[in-house]
Amino acid sequence: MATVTQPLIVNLLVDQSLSQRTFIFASVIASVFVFVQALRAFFFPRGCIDENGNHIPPGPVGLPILGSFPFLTHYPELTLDYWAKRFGPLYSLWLGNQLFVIVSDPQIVKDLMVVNGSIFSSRKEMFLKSQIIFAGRGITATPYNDRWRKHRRLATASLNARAVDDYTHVLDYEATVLIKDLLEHGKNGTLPINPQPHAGRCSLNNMLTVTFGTRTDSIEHPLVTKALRLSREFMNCTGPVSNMTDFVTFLQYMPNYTITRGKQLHKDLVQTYGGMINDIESRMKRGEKVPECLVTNLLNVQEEEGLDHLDMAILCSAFMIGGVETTASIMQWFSALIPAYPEIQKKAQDELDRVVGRNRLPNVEDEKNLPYIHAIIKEVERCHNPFWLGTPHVNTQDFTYRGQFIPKDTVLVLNTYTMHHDPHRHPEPFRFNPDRFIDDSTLSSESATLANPMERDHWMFGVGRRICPGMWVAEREIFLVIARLLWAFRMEQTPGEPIDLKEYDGLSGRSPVPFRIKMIPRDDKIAEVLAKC
Ligand code: HEM
Repeated sequence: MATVTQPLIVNLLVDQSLSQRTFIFASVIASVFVFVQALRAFFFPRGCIDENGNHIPPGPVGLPILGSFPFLTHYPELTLDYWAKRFGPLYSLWLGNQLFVIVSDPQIVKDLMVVNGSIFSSRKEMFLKSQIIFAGRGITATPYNDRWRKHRRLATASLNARAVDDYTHVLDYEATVLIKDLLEHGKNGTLPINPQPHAGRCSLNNMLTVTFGTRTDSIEHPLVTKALRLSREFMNCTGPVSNMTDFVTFLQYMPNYTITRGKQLHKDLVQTYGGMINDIESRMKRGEKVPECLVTNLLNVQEEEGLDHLDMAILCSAFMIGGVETTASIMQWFSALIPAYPEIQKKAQDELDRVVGRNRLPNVEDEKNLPYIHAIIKEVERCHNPFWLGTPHVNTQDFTYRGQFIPKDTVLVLNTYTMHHDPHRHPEPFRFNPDRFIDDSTLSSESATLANPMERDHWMFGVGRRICPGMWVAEREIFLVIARLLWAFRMEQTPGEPIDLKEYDGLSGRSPVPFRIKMIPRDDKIAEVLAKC
């Protein structure tokens, strides 16, 4: 029993169980923190001068403690776009105690993230994404250090242009399987169909083959549901501005649902993908022949590279997360958009019939001769980037750019929404118009290296030293699927079911809300050609 001389807090702590005591203690600390922050915000409102008197880029003032967080919870890209118009192409905002700089102009992006790539290529070790879910491993969330360099080198070995050439037959096969699936599930065009899960399985199978040398044989395979659920959960937990726990330190010490979800996701990823690694390792030890894949490569160099099991499980998870929802999302956006544009379909199909004919499926060698298909893909990617805010970079040194001070450890967001809708670069930016890319024969991976950043097609794959290493496989996969969909089907809206082009309000990855379309085989040749594949 506590004595009357003890302060109230001690009385409370003595009478409670350990977890209650932890909670009360955390609440008291939190209240003190909130009070101090409120005082600080009152006396030193956040503006365009930091606490040391440096001129940081201008931006919204935000609320005490939370900063601009309450304005960024739904479709944050729209708010960031609105502020870009108000504060200019380089502006700042605060989320909790973290300074963000939002970059919305291609030249500034190049000056900072490419020319000064040695400074602007790190990542913030976000509490939820980096520390809880990825446990400080992997490639996506790792700061710019030797661990990242090693993981990037290992990932690139499976994803660079030459590696992709070696497994293009896999991408080709999965694109054909997708067409067959859609034909079968849509009962030869007589039933409306939602192509989204089929596109999801196609992307999943590609990444399963690249990573684990395996695939699923139907949409009902349990791994399809599981893997797609894990990627979706990751997207929902980890958008760049999506959860306050990352930026308000005291929340990290309080029991909350976000942390529970993050821990569960970490466990699920390690169980699922770590379990698949164990399985491959056992098979290799038994002397079984295992198809060459990321995991066999990692196991072969495990000792020499000093990789532990968690390193490998998280690197594989990064492949399964980064490489599935993303490419699937572009295929899904294409399928949601195209039924509304019969004239674009017709023009694309005329091009395909002229270049490929009706006796075979289009393949990767045809791409250079199909400028209109190429332009459609770029335009889908411009209009519906799955990651409007990309994965933010962090600078490892103080930097002054055009008189604006960007302190070390600032989080830099590539504002692709504003850049993709810049009317000077893309006139009538809200119109779906593939013709705007008709003279652009570059692959997006090539366009990313153009000297003039104003000429870059789009910013979907990010920029600089952290640019997406999966862009070669992604581009090839997307081309094969979209070219074949156009070659095989006339895609129409289902009568009475208008397609809602609203983006799914995921916190990070964006895909269309569910829809159904009719995928009508263009002629009898399709079944004949598919039967031979
Ligand atoms: C349409 C498809 C894809 C899109 C839109 C996309 C987008 C992105 C973006 C925006 C980044 C951050 C770049 C930056 O920091 O500037 C990124 C990084 C990454 N992507 Fe992709 N990606 C796609 C496909 C893939 C595929 C197929 C893989 C295959 C494994 C992949 C693996 C990765 C990895 C490992 C990183 C982290 C790179 C690093 O931090 O060094 N992505 N991706």
